[in-house]
Amino acid sequence: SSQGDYSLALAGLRGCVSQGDRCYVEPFFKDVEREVREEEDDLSAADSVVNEGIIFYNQKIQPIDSEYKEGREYILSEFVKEGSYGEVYSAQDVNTGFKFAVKKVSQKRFHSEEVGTWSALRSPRVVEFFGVVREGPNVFLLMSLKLGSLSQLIAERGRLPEDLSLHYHLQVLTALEYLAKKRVAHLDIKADNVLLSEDGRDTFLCDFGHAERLDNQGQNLKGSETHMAPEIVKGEPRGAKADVWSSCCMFLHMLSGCQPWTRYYTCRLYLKIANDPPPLREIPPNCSPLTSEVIKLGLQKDPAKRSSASDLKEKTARALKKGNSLHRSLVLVGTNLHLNV
Ligand SMILES: Oc1ccc(F)cc1Nc1nc(-c2ccncc2)cs1
Repeated sequence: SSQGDYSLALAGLRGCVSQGDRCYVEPFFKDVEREVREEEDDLSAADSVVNEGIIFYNQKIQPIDSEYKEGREYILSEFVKEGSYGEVYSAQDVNTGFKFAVKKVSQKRFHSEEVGTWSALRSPRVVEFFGVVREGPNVFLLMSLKLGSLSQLIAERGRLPEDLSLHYHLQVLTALEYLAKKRVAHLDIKADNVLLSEDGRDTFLCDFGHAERLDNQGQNLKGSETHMAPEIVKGEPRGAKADVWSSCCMFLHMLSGCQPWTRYYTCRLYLKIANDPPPLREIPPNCSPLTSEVIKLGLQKDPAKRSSASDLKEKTARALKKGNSLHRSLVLVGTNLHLNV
């Protein structure tokens, strides 16, 4: 393929990949999902291990003779963290030395939605998806490696300054605005899935393991309990507004250092989230009125009354501007952002 478009870099590819705007590669991954399940019974196939996939980023990630095998073309190194449905490692391409992140998903838990939704997204606020390779009973998802996550920063700092929290919340709302335009719901917005740039100024949404396309109103429960929106726990149709609720739960997590509900309840939270008023009592008292207003609008229990990502983004930007002390916090986070990955 010519320079700049996404070439089908591995043998046996059936995905549709187009230049420019990324099409969904759903058809290919639905097959993989089915085939992997079929292969599950016949493990004798394991010795002639199937190796196929789609690599979007083949300047730095280079299959050799149309194969890209773990332990041969690329090496997994230290374990980074538990992602949704699989472990995340840092990895290096043997040929080019390029470092990236890999999530290894077992055959039982591969969700083609993670690739089908993510491969169609391209935004500075969404971590770049490099490709996916199936190797026998496992599927490996490749993405750009980031130093650390927002959850690590909150754990290290206890809580974040209000203006830095507003800055990160604004960036996540920008990502959600883009996802809503692409008709994708992430459904697991939380600090674990928001990665940071080296200087701590930029955030990147990752882990689309729970993501869904918005045109099909899936009913199965997804995402992390503390950040689940009322319509999700009640199994009602949900859309982009569920991500807005979760982003405000994450905003509370940044401001107070604790995930919402966890200081008041140790039991399963589904019923509390469905029946209790929104956790507005967890807004720190020293927050500015504009910041409190953003959280109140994002934690409306009725999704129809809840602000959209776009509306909430405008209000968040105003709250940030009014505070006008962001530069100090960014210098602070930049200098001592020594997250251990
Ligand atoms: O869904 C995925 C598909 C492919 C990946 F390589 C990773 C993930 N999921 C996550 N990755 C991280 C992470 C990555 C890199 N550095 C710190 C954290 C946190 S959740």
